[in-house]
Amino acid sequence: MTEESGWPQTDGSTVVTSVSESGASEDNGTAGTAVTAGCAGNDANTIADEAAAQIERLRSSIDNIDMAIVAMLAQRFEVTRQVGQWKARAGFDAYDPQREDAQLARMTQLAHDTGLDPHIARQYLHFVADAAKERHRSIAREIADE
Ligand SMILES: C=C(O[C@@H]1C=C(C(=O)O)C=C[C@H]1O)C(=O)O
Repeated sequence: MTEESGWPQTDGSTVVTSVSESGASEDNGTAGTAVTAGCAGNDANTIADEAAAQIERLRSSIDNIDMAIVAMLAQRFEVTRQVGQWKARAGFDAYDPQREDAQLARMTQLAHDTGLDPHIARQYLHFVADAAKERHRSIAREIADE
């Protein structure tokens, strides 16, 4: 049996981020072994078919995760755009090192807690914060030109 889990949405739907086999997968394994017993060629085919099916299933999970990440990134850049407008109006610098230090510490901890390589979490933060600051500077130039 296949079990899906993911992120609940406000409309009651779920963004499926993980699909796992339960119980039935052991049955499938047994059936597969029985059918291909004693024939290396068939074994190879069965493994290739199983691998192709599993990869397709996992890739659909990857596609859902990527779509959720991109949708959330769009929201993040909308919020940082608003921060940029306020900074530009007030004449604040785009770069806030204290804020970024606090974010880095929180993301590094989260990475440890969730089993993600902390280097990836830090790369992510640098990437989005650098892009946000670039946009802040361009907003500041636009406001200065008005
Ligand atoms: C968005 C801001 O501006 C910059 C970008 C940040 C970010 O993308 O998280 C964090 C700090 C600032 O260097 C902010 O100050 O909140």
